[in-house]
Amino acid sequence: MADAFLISSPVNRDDQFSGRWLITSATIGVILVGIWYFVSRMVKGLKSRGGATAASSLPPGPRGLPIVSYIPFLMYNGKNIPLHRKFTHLAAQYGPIFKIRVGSQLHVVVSSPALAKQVLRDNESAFSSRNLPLAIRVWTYGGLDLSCLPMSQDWSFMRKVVLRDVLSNPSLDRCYELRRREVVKALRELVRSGSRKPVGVLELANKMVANATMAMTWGGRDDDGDVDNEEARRLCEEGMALMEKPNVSDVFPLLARFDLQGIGRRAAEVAGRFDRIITSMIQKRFDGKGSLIMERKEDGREVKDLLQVLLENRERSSGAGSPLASITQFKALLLNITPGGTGMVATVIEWAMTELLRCDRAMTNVKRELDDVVGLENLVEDHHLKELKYLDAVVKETFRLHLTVIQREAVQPCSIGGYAIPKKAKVMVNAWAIHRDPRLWEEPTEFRPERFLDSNSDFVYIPFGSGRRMCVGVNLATRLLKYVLASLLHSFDWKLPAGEGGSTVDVSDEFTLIIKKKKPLTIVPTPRLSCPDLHA
Ligand code: HEM
Repeated sequence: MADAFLISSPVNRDDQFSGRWLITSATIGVILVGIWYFVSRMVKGLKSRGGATAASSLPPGPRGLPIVSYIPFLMYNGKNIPLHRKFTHLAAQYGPIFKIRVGSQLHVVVSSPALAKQVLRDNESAFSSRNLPLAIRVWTYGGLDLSCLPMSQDWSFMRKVVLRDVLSNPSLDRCYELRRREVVKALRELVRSGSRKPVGVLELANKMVANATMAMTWGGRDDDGDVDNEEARRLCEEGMALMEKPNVSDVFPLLARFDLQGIGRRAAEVAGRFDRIITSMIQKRFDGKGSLIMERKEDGREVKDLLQVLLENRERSSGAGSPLASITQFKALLLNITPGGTGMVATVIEWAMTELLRCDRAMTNVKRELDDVVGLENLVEDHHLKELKYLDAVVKETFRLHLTVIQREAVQPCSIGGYAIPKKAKVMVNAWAIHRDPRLWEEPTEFRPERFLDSNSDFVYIPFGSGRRMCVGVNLATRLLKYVLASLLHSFDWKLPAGEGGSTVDVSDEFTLIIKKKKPLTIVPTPRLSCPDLHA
């Protein structure tokens, strides 16, 4: 009865309708909230696992200003903090993956081994390109060298030629005599210039490494005196300085055609002069002038420079559609060897000397090892390097502390750490931060070569990058670096100028293309070998 009454009453019918409506809405609401909760949990789970989903949100990051984006905060950040340190501070705030806008470009910075692996290895095809400064592209005939070319058949062919033939261990053995001559010549000049005079370590190392590299590259002919190596070295240094300069054209590509700072024009001038040097050298080889020094006088071992190796390879493969058939492409590849890593190797030598001067224990250990393995009556030779385990650890520890930010560009959209990385984004792996992360390294800011005597750390340690675009110069760089550093440490005792103590050595740094010492290291050498005539 009561029910019939309720049904027949219009007022009660409305009440009943609104009651049902409420129940239905509440049910739909609960279902929607449930779906939202389920989906958000799922996305969160995938993000935390770093799953490669089709993520839709960009990484977090600081906001910039209209048009000028984040540039003012990077350039004028109050304390003039260099870029690699600024990135490390931002990672502490936003996490191991964050984004910033620099001009019209999106930059994504990653600072953990897991994310570095996702960029450099797991998704290496997506991050296979580099967006390098305009001055580098000008210097490399419009981006024809190995570091600029996108991953392609030509790139893969040339990389194989370099790794298998040109910079392989047997090839570096064959040009040892050429680099040795330059290193011994520099040591001799230093002995003759008299001790107790302060020497700029970077300048000295640059000269030794550049002369040794040029000798290895094209010094294997008896008419190599025709080539003005001093001019070639100066041009490489000028070229490097232009590549390191911040350029508006790089951050606002639309303005590139105006070349507002004139960097492109100056790079073209310097590259043009350097091109004339290498063209004339290659021409001489084609003309067959001068004879190749094919034997070491002392033991009859074969000597062959890298240009010769490259030319022989070109001749062998020219019928097979080799990209090296193009003389411009050939010269671009030659550039990878010549100025390629010279500056980088010299910079690491300066950092190693700096750290050794600040750490008596490491300096004593490295000298003791040199005395045991090489002896005071001998000069360091290439064959000693394998036995110099502590020196090897010193070099590795220097790489750990003072390198580097690895740059790649996304050639297709991808997801990293659960975030969307759009095509054309510039992705930077802050290896400097990974190499100093207290969760990965004990006493991370301490110079302790001993940590490398018995350890092997995969993505925790990446001074030469990783994957198919990893540095092709690893062999040459490490052999030359150890040879020059060991020779300097073995032939001389190095002291700070009067009044300066080890703990006062300045270690402030700056970010250019590489991480450099802000204040050059100047120290005083004293010859220490029992017979200084060894350098004669
Ligand atoms: C201390 C010395 C050096 C260091 C620390 C160093 C480091 C690096 C790094 C981090 C990369 C990027 C790798 C990546 O993207 O995963 C690279 C690429 C490269 N390096 Fe080095 N490098 C050094 C010396 C050299 C030398 C001496 C040469 C030449 C003989 C050289 C030639 C190259 C080339 C051609 C590439 C580009 C490879 C490609 O994209 O396929 N490097 N290097």
